Amino acid sequence: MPETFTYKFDTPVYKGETSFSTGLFINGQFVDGSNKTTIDVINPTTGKAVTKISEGTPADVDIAVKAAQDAFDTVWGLNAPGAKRCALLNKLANLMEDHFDEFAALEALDNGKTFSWAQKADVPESIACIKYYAGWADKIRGSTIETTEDKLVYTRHEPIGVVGQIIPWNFPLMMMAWKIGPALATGNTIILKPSEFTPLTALLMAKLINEAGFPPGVVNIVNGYGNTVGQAISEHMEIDKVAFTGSTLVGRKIMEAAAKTNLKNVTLELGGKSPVVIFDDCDLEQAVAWSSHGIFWNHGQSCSAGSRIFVQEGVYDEFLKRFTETAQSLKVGDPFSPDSYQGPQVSQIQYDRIMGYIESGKAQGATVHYGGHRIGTEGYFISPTIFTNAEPNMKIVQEEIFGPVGVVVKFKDEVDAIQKANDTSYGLASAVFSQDINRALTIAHKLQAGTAWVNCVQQLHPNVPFGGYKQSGIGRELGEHALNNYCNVKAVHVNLGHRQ
Ligand SMILES: NC(=O)C1=CN([C@@H]2O[C@H](COP(=O)(O)OP(=O)(O)OC[C@H]3O[C@@H](n4cnc5c(N)ncnc54)[C@H](O)[C@@H]3O)[C@@H](O)[C@H]2O)C=CC1
Ligand code: BAL
Repeated sequence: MPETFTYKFDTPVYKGETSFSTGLFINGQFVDGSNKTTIDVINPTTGKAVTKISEGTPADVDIAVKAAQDAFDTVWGLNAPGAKRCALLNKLANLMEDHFDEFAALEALDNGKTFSWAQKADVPESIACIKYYAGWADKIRGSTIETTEDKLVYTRHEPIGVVGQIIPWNFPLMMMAWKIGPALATGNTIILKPSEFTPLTALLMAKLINEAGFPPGVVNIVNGYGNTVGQAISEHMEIDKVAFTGSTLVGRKIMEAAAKTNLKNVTLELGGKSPVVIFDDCDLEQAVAWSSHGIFWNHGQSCSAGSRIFVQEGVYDEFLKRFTETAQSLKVGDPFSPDSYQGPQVSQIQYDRIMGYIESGKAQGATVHYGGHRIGTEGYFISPTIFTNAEPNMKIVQEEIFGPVGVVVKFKDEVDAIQKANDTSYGLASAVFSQDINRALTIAHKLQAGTAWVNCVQQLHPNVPFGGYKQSGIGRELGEHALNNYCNVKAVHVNLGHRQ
């Protein structure tokens, strides 16, 4: 039997208790992994383990797929009317609301993000996402298509079946909501693998999924590592679709695994190196505030972080001065402290990776204008960091750092700005700051990215599609678009009298 994780939070911002099983969640039951091994869950604030979770294996993926297929064939899929799927999703959202602060506290403990930002963003946006897709569950529809008078043709949007979902550690609850919301609304059953670094909120969700009354097998959660459980999902012959959020490197592996096995449908939400373009005619105070949020929010661990900041010559010096002052003012510390803006990076691996990028920037000749160092002696804290004097071919300009590290670069005019901003293999998000709406929209349209923010950064909404151009991904999450990721479209031709 897997252990129960019980934890008392006694912090300045939250006092309360949480309790849930640390097992795999298969067919509505919490179970040990087939090898009976476990994975330590590390608190990034201290670097110490807070609990262990059961480790899944490819054999456990097989068991979960069987449960998901049985549920799809009997109680879910075409057997569960939209109104039922809607009611269950709404029930789940209500239960999430009942556990609102507990979710925020778990994210802070497990990921290191601040409790206050988890309260402001992760938890409410996850609940909003589940509610949004609850609203779609009874509105999935095809259309009739005009052909000839002796034929009736219509389409049906049918669930794909058993879908695999592999999620990362930067927004553990939110990425789960983005994945399960549209998949359940359209009637699919799920095998979800949380990140091995941040499994706790997914396990609390499992408990609530049972409480909400979802039939066993509709949602299955197999904890584990990427190269075992993640790979088994990508290669599985009975999984017809896989949705992934994470690195471009792993995105490629998943596509390759799908191509080599059953050609499963693949959607990918991958990395980014998003440009923020600031013109002389911007509202400078706002441009500074948003740019700071764009790169330093969530400790820079966001695929849409505005990590390349291009500033026009006339305002460059003043922008850099104010941007640096803002970075200096950000309190880095305990995620449960009421005034912390930034907590630790998620893991030792991420800490080392980010510090490696900072060293490479220095070695390649860029200037650390601010920060660039560790904070404290325990946990994985890194100072907000600003690089200047960076050249386009440097690693810190080209590669996703996924940490609180921004590069500020000067540009001359619109042509120069667009050339520099689009000089990347990524294309997830972008932003432009100008008080001239014609200029702002012209630039927004020329930026090669799935999202263009005008006079803001890092805005996400469940109703609005999100996804990448170029090597930032395939497909769109959120909004009505995400429903298409989880439906097969069937065309039905009905003969009304046409004779051979
Ligand atoms: N787009 C995004 O939101 C994210 C991007 N990243 C990027 O990836 C970099 C590395 O972070 P990682 O944690 O190593 O990301 P990752 O891409 O390795 O991990 C994301 C998920 O994929 C799983 N995974 C790993 N290898 C797999 C495989 N062979 N087959 C199937 N699933 C697999 C992991 O277990 C995790 O659940 C970050 O520095 C950042 O640049 C990381 C997390 C989220
Ligand atoms: N990957 C989802 C949103 C973000 O990282 O910005």
